[in-house]
Amino acid sequence: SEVSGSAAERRWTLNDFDIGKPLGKGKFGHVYLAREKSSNHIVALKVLFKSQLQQSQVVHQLRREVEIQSHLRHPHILRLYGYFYDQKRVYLILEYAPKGELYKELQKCKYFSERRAATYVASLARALIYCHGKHVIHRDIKPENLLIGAQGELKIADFGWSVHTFNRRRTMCGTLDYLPPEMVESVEHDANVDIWSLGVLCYEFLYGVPPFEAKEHSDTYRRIVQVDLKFPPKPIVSSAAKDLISQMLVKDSSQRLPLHKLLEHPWIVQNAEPSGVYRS
Ligand SMILES: CC(C)NC(=O)[C@H]1CCC[C@H]1Nc1nc(Nc2ccc(C(=O)N(C)C3CCN(C)CC3)cc2)ncc1C(F)(F)F
Repeated sequence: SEVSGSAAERRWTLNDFDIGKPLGKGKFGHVYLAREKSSNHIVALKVLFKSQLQQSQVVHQLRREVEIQSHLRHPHILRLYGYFYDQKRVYLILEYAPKGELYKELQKCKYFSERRAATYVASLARALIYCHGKHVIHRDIKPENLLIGAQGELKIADFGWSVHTFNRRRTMCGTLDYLPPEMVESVEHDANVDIWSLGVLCYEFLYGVPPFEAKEHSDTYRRIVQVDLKFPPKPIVSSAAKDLISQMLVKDSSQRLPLHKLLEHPWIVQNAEPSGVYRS
């Protein structure tokens, strides 16, 4: 039974939930296992302190996150069922992902098999095709923002950096003619940013480290803008996988492999579980 309705429909309060064990600490507060009393539905309750949100000036970002995520329905996107607030805190009622955080799993395994990596990348590509179809760009695809569902399937969470590109076009109000280059430039960053990030994620799944890692931020920045992509000799990775990554990590965003073409790439076709569920 569903924790009913979208973000706005129902007035939730803390009394509607039995609070369980802490699941961990998010950026702006703790996350608890919780059960909605009338439906017995298990959820994750993310508690955010208003003071911290105001201090960090992320209130508008949180509003956008709730607005966007509460309207998305996809097996590989974590549901946001609703929210409520009291004097000091904002509470997000989120889908509980029983198998926890992907980045911890990647740390434990060091790197994933090609089958596991391809299965995850294909499921994320399908989720991003769905988002882009709704003019939503995630903009923050990375291991820390991925959770693992009951069947071992990936769930994209944390839409804090996502944008609804329609808004940007609306704020551009029609003509670009009067905009300075830097604003026209920022309009350029489109849904293809998620293809780049998915390519970085695929590399990190296979090698255990991101492709442009460096000691200093300035060195990482340089390696990214120069697309200084190198494949280490170990662990051994198939040339098909390297080919896919090389087609995603392309500087010119319009030349990156489109997500629907990714799903037809030989490495994905030969390695990804069709269901999106990887069983070790
Ligand atoms: C995407 C976002 C950036 N990340 C987050 O929000 C993080 C911040 C803290 C928790 C997580 N948020 C969520 N976590 C879950 N499930 C979950 C998490 C951790 C464990 C786990 O390994 N333990 C409890 C272990 C059990 C064993 N002991 C030893 C360590 C903790 C098991 C299940 N479902 C929904 C959420 C959500 F997102 F809805 F809030």
